[in-house]
Amino acid sequence: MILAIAIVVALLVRCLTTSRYASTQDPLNNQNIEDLAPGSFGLPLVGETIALAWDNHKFYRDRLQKYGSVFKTHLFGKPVIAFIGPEAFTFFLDQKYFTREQANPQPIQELLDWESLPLLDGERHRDRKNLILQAFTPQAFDKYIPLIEDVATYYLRQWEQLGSFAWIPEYRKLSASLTNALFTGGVPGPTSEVVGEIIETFVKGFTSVPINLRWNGYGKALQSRDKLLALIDKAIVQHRQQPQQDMLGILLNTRREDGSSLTDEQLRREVLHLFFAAYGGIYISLTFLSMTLAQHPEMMMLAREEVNTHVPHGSLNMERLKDLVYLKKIAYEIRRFYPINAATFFAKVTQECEFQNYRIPKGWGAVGGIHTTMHLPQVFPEPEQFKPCRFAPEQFAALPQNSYVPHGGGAPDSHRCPGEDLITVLIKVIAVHLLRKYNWELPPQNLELNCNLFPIPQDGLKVNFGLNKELLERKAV
Ligand code: HEM
Repeated sequence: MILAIAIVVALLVRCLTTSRYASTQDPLNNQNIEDLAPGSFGLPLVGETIALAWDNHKFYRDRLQKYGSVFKTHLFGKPVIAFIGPEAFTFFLDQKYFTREQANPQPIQELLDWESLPLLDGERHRDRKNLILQAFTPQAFDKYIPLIEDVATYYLRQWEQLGSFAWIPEYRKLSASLTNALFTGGVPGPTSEVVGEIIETFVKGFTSVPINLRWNGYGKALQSRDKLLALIDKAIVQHRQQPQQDMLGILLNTRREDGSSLTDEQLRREVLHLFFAAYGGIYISLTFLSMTLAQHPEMMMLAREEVNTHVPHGSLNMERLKDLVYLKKIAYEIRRFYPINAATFFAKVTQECEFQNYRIPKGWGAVGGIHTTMHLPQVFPEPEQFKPCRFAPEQFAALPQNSYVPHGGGAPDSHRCPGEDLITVLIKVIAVHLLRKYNWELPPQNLELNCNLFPIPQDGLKVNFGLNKELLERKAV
């Protein structure tokens, strides 16, 4: 509540100086709105920003129901067109009409230190993306899997001792340790968990009043950004002195065809964004993995059988993970079913265009609806059912282009998330370590998801956790 009121006040101040508003005219171009998509520009000055800040998933869901798959709105002082569903999403990805450059609200740009992949476009983006993608190949994943296994083992031992606990704070610690291991070479445990607290404060900046005071959320987020940058700078020096096989180590060695690479300035900004991009995605997908398996004992049983058949013991690698086809389907369905990202980053319309007979004026913002696109019943029948079988290879291949978009759409060197396959690997590795040895059940609690930017179960996912003694005895025989 306080956050929403504060955002309103801040936006009023900003919008009074920057935007014009009229209910019958396109606020940017002062033209008639009759040929524009349906939707509302909302309140004078603030538009519909409060509704978005209040519950960003509900925002897209409600408007899809009311106006259909293309609608106009007014966010952060600017008219915006939203695209939902495979066809509309595909149009939104057309670089002829849309750019990410200078398209996101100023606080997002400032928090990400002005220049990193989601804020670039065109040749500059493609060039940088192709370098970053060299750290997301199956060969690179083979180097990260031992790190993931070390972190998993460290926390599983702790959870075994704890017995009953809330899983989300624990998965946050695991995510902090894993991101710190991947991006700076840190070891799992308290030092990395402190880095997790810095990331949390940094991430809160994205939903804070964008006024930089030392003591408020936004000010603290900027201080956390600088702490992360200092940590990254130190890690770059250390990695140069002693090369390592983590993601930073690989990023330091990525090369263009002519042998050139990222500058240190570019690298530190990309790694800063990677902390932001990976930290939440990791703990949220693992939370939903554990919750889903506990809620669906038949899925837990099938997944356990698969693990015990193909990878009952020993270290993992990409080759061994290939056999885990059922867990792969679960990993995909988790990202379709649960409301993780409501929408893509914002884009900007570079030239007037038309979609489904609606005029889309130059200069407007644009955004692709992610979760709503994956809940259209005409594409994913019974969308509110958790069904891993939708991702059988032949069914997956038959989906229309840009209908499964938890990580955005388009080609790998577009703005599609490079972490997509890494998250599948991570879910498989953690699931193997959980299912080989442990049992867990959820005591009575509120499992409804809250209205956070990335919604999570309200009670923090309380769990009773322990060794699966029966299974271990059978394995020992
Ligand atoms: C469940 C986990 C994750 C989800 C759902 C997710 C989703 C997304 C989405 C929706 C975007 C924006 C796409 C767009 O604006 O069109 C994105 C961008 C990005 N993500 Fe992820 N992500 C996840 C995990 C990760 C991880 C683990 C990493 C890295 C280790 C990562 C790195 C990035 C990067 C670098 C971008 C910017 C890409 C660009 O603009 O070219 N993400 N992600």
